[in-house]
Amino acid sequence: MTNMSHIQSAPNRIAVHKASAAAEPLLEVTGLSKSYGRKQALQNVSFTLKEGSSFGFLGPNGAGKSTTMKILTGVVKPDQGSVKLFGEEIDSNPGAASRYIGYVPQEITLYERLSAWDNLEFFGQAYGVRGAELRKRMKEVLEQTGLLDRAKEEIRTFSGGMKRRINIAAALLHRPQLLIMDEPTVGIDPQSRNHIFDLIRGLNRDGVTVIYSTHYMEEVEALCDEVAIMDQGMVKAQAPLGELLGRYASQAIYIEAAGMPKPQIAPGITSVRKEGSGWVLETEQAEHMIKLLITECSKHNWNVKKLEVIRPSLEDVFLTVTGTALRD
Ligand SMILES: Nc1ncnc2c1ncn2[C@@H]1O[C@H](COP(=O)(O)OP(=O)(O)OP(=O)(O)O)[C@@H](O)[C@H]1O
Repeated sequence: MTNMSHIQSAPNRIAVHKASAAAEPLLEVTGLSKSYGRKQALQNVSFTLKEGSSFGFLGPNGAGKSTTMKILTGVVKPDQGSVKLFGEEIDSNPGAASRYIGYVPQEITLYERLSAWDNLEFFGQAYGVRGAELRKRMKEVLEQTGLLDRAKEEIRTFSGGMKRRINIAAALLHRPQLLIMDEPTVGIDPQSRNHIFDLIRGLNRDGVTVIYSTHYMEEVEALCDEVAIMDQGMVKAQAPLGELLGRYASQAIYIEAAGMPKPQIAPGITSVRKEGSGWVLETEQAEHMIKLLITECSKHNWNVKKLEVIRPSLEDVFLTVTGTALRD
């Protein structure tokens, strides 16, 4: 029954020792490999997740993000490797982790002919939330997702974005400490996207750790403090966002000036390339270079039309780390 995948996805409970949380990473993933027939979806995937972080899993379609998320939530078994939650192997205790993990799969898993309220009641009970606590949580998650006023309406009358928000609400009923979301904004309206972003930021502020899988770089830049870059079944890099930008992408200056010839590579400039009617100069000393360029332009009477600093972006990081642009 496909609608059950929320529940099937979450491993059963294990005794997770919260006391060890300070010493252990929340999640430690080591050497995951997975093949579907001859297709190797994952090759030796490893990463760690700190409690309280907002972790972006960035990669193109087919990179292996969903397979990784499904392994973390117990839907798919890896061929090799381990997943530890607070230092404890999830696999060794098949009861586990559902208390800690909320999973929002890529596919919408709701009953179309039931109301939002009835869907939430169903999923809440399946997660073991009951009675007055369940009713309280249903109201809270409907408020959090901005859909309290639509609670009694059937899901089939909802837009794709609203369905997605109810899907997220269902994964929150049991107050998970780790929320895993697999491409939650694909194909939805901007209003729902904003609701989802606000929700994630709010949850994160309240201490919920979030894993957010996406192929949209701007979403990772807007939401995440830690990033894993995934391509062709491998994690190519993992670091805090600022560190990745500093390590794999350099600052640059764009200059467009009438009469200006190609700038020479000089100390402080690592590369020069043509872009449109101007030049892009990669440099670690943007301020200093801007002053030099202004002096040179005024000395030679090159009329400056545009001069700006280009911030390093995840796009540059992705290109450096994988050798390809992030394609849709
Ligand atoms: N059940 C399956 N059977 C066969 N191949 C699969 C299966 N699930 C995934 N794959 C393949 O494994 C690779 C990784 O897929 P996965 O869904 O994990 O990637 P993804 O990064 O989540 O991409 P997408 O956003 O398209 O889901 C792809 O080549 C995909 O076609």
